[in-house]
Amino acid sequence: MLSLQRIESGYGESNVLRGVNLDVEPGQVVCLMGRNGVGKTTLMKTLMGLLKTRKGSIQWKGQELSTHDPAKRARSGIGYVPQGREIFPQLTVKENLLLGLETSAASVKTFPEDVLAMFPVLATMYGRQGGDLSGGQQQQLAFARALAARPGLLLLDEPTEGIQPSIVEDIRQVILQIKAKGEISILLVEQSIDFVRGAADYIYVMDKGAIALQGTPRELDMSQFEHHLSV
Ligand SMILES: Nc1ncnc2c1ncn2[C@@H]1O[C@H](COP(=O)(O)OP(=O)(O)OP(=O)(O)O)[C@@H](O)[C@H]1O
Repeated sequence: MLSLQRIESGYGESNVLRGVNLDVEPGQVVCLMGRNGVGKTTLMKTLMGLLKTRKGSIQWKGQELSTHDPAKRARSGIGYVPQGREIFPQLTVKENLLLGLETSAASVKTFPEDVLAMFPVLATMYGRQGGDLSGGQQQQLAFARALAARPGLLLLDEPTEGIQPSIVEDIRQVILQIKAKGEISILLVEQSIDFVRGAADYIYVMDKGAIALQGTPRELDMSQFEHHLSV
């Protein structure tokens, strides 16, 4: 349903991605791993259209996406939770969540009560400004806002990075709940081998802008896996 073929992209003169091939099937959790600086965020941004695809193709539900702008990609059902806490600090939790509906694929404009139920802490802080939330809570808000748009595919770029352990666990539980429902595919950048081995249907390991290793958690050779992840 998502298929990347020979993707190249980068910044200025330099190419970061050097021919990335990657697939995400319906309902799958696909994890993207790799050391710092190998191009994982660059791949997410290229997928979302924040960086230009220089070569290659991005097929999503049979449509070529690589020439579409980010808003059009969002409307076609791709949700993106970037690295960091990109919420609107001056807006309330409620207003931030409602903004998620603006990018929703079609006529789904009902308030996402079920999404709020997945993040109980947000319900208790509904009228507070986004900027008053802790870093981990802001990350949950960004996640909830993306879910509010009812995406078919969710791109999560290290959603647990730099967050207190209890919230890391909450976020991981939400990922597992989504997987159990099977309605939304997830492409997840994640560093924890233990979590990935438990949650992923399929794993891609990047090195120097290309996929160096791929397979199901059972198929992957652990020594090779660790070789590509060790600093
Ligand atoms: N805005 C930018 N301008 C120029 N080069 C950049 C920019 N952002 C990233 N890069 C470079 O692109 C390469 C890939 O970076 P990218 O952020 O995609 O890696 P990553 O695998 O996501 O790493 P991390 O885990 O540290 O986020 C790095 O060499 C980085 O220095």
